[in-house]
Amino acid sequence: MSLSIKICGLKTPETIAAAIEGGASHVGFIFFAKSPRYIEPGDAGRLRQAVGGRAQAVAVVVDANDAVLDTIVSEMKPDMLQLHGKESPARVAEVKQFYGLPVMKAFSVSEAADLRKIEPYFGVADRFLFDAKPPKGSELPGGNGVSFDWRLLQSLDPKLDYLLSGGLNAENIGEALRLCNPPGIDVSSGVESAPGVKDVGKIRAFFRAVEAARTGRAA
Ligand SMILES: O=C(O)c1ccccc1NCC(=O)[C@H](O)[C@H](O)COP(=O)(O)O
Repeated sequence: MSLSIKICGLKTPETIAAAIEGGASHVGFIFFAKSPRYIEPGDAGRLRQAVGGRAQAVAVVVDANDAVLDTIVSEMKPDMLQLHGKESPARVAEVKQFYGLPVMKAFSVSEAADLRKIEPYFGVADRFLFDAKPPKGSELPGGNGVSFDWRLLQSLDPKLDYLLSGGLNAENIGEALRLCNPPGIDVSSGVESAPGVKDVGKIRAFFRAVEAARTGRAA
């Protein structure tokens, strides 16, 4: 089965090119004002055009209202929406129906009980994304570069479509894939040289590490 790979928080043509050349299935754009990865919808729209159909362009939002979503959808034209806040199942259904776009719902995980919170979203969200809980004091619901215990995902239905996220990087992705064999993975700060600054070399190293883990060859 092919592994979905999302590189999130992209802001430049060079790093988008590195993500696509490496084999990213998804590229993510962050619309959360406090994030160092924040991008204006119009800028994301221009970058998204350069992506063409080579990867799915994902708009990441946090409890966004209709006006914010209208602007993002009309200016960026995403292929998918990632709802990374406390959006209810009803809100996910409403957004999905109104924009006619697939929705990935993010959940923060630190214990087994957190995984049961996805149940009301079955049949509503198209995919799930499991991220770590933000560290105390962080203003960001995602992009914190912290991991959770990946073994928690071993109890999930093998047919569940999700991305493993949170603190992944070229050094630990092999272990993450081995431990929970996820259908998809997502990385942001693990391929950065500073908060919000993606690094082409780190993006390439991440893909090499994924390939090495999947083929058993050295990275
Ligand atoms: O990345 C952000 O700054 C961000 C801000 C607000 C909501 C979500 C955000 N990121 C969402 C993602 O999908 C990240 O890739 C995910 O949280 C993993 O980040 P990291 O642990 O840095 O790899």
